[in-house]
Amino acid sequence: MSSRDTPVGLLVVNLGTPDAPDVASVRRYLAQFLSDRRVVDLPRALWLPILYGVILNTRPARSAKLYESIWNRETNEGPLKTITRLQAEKLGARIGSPRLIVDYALRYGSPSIEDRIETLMKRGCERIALLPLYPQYAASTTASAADAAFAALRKMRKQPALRIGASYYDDPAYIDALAASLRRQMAALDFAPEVIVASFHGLPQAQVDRGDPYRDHCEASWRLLGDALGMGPEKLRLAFQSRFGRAQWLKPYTADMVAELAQAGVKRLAIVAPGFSADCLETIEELGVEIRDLFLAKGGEKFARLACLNDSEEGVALIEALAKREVAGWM
Ligand SMILES: C=CC1=C(C)c2cc3[nH]c(cc4nc(cc5[nH]c(cc1n2)c(C)c5CCC(=O)O)C(CCC(=O)O)=C4C)c(C)c3C=C
Ligand SMILES: [Fe+2]
Ligand SMILES: [Fe+2]
Repeated sequence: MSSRDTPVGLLVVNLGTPDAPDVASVRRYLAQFLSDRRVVDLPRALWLPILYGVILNTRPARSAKLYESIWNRETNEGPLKTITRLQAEKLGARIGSPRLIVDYALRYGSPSIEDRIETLMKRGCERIALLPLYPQYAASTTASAADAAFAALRKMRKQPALRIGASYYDDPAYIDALAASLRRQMAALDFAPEVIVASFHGLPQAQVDRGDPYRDHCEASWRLLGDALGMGPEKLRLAFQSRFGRAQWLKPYTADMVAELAQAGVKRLAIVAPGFSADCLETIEELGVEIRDLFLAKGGEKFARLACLNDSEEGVALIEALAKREVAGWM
C-alpha cells in the first residue's frame, strides 16, 4: 500500500473531565490539569506547594459534588465527554469515507491524546489531523493540546505526519453555526430576552499581557456574532466566566455583569457560551445554576441558558467544515 492509500486520522480534541464524579477521580483530574504549565504558568516552586498543599485538599470535594449533579448516569461519563464522543461519531458517519478514521481525545483524563494517536497509527494512519475544539486560541487550551500530541510523537521512531487545526474564532462557518443555533433556541423560549450575555471562559489577565491573543479572539467572535444576529453591544454583551484563584482575570466577570443587569432592572436574560464547543460543568452548572440563581436573587424574573453547539446539526456541520479544511491535500 502506498502512503497515498493509507487512511487519514482525524482526532477531535476537547479539554477533558474526570473519569468519575468522586473525590479521588476529581483530584486526579485536577492534579493533571492544574500541573500543566500551559494552564498555570507560575514558577513551580511557588505553585506546587499551593496546588498540593491547598487546592487539591479542598477543591476536589466541592467539585465532585458539582460533577455528581451533572453526571451522565446512562453512559457513566461527564457531559463534555459524552458530547465530544457524539461529535466524533456523527462526524465520522457524516463524512462516511473509509479513508478517514474519526476519533476523539481529551487533553486531561481519558481517552488521552497519546492513547488515541497510537490507536490511529495501529489502524494504519500515517497522517493525523488534530482538531482542538477551541474556537479562540489560548496557550492554556490550544497550545496545550498540541504539546500533548508532540510529546506523544517524541517517543516514536516512526512518527505520523501531524497537523494541528487552526483556531476558528472568525470563521464564517463558526459564526453562522452559532447564529443559527441561537436563533433556533431563542424562538423556542417562552419569553423575549432583553439582554443576551455571551460568556466566554476567562483567562488570567497576566497570560494575555504575555501575548495570548485570546481576548482579541473573543471580542472578534462576539462582534461578528452580534452582526450576524443584528444585535448591538448593549443587546449582546461580552463577559468572562469561571475565574479561578485570586489573581485578576479577564473582565468584565459574568457574575458581576449579571448582577448589575438585574440591579439595573433587566428582568429577562439569556446567556450563551460561544467559546465552549460542548456543554460541561462550566456551562450547565456555573451558568445554568449559579448564575441563574444570582440573577433571580438580584431581581431578575426570567432566565434561559442556551445550549452550546454540541452534537447539534449546526455543531457537527461546523466540525465537518473545519475537518475538511485540515485534511485538505491529504485525501
Ligand atoms: C487555573 C486556570 C485555568 C485556566 C487558565 C483555564 C482556561 C480555560 N479553560 C477552558 C475550558 C474549560 N475549563 C473547565 C473547567 C475548569 N477550568 C479550570 C481552570 C482553568 N481554566 C478548572 C479548575 C476547572 C475544573 C472545574 C472545577 O473544579 O471547578 C471546563 C469544564 C470541564 C468539565 O469537566 O466539564 C472547560 C470546558 C478554556 C476554554 C480556557 C481558556 C481559554
Ligand atoms: Fe477552565
Ligand atoms: Fe467553574
